[in-house]
Amino acid sequence: YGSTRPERILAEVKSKATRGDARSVVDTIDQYCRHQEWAMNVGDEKGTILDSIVCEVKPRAMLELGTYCGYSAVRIASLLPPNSRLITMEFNPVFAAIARQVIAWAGVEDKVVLIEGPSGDWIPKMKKEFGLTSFDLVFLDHWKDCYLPDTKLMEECGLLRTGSILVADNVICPGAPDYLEYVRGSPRYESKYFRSHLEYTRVEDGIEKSVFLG
Ligand SMILES: O=C(NC/C=C/[C@H]1O[C@@H](n2cnc3cncnc32)[C@H](O)[C@@H]1O)c1cc([N+](=O)[O-])cc(O)c1O
Ligand SMILES: [Mg+2]
Repeated sequence: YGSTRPERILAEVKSKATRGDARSVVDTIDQYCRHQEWAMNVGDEKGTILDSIVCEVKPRAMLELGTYCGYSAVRIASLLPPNSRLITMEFNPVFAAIARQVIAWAGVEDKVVLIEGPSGDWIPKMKKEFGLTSFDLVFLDHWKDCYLPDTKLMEECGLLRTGSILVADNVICPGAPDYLEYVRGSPRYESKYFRSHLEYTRVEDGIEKSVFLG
């Protein structure tokens, strides 16, 4: 029977990455996806941009939309200060099951809460369910046509405060044109584009960092 790509990525992590070492999990996935089989992880090049923003913001409460195999959840969690928490949402149960194992192998499970379900359903429940006031940092990396509706939903649900930062992957490739137009055109955001490349390729892509001004 054929395994899925996420299953092959997990197998690679279990056979090559050092248990409890988040960096080695990140590097193992990057090596595999660069040389064996492409996968839609934010990757090493854009990952460095994401790292610098996480280190700058030092978020106490961070949200990720679109866990996939858990690559960016591990990457982010390895940089979080003590008693900070990454909540990551994934609605595909197969991907969520793989991501849980990747996160556990990396030894960051105490910093990551993986919610299995659609962001549209869960965003309105976040405050109550997690006793949250707002997110300091949000990483958008799920379906590109969900970036804008979910951003508006987070605004409506009061999950963004003055200074909250949105970081969006793939604003060029595959692209999120309606989201880009919104954050760049709205007086409620200060937006900045970090030019890079689509993971593991020479294709142009980039990350958009947008500060919510309230
Ligand atoms: O399509 C891309 N990403 C979509 C990512 C989707 C992931 O987020 C989950 N999801 C979706 N809506 C959700 C709502 N709620 C929860 N999980 C959700 C999906 O189950 C999947 O695990 C992509 C594509 C390329 N590419 O080159 O083609 C490159 C990239 O870096 C990408 O991120
Ligand atoms: Mg992406």
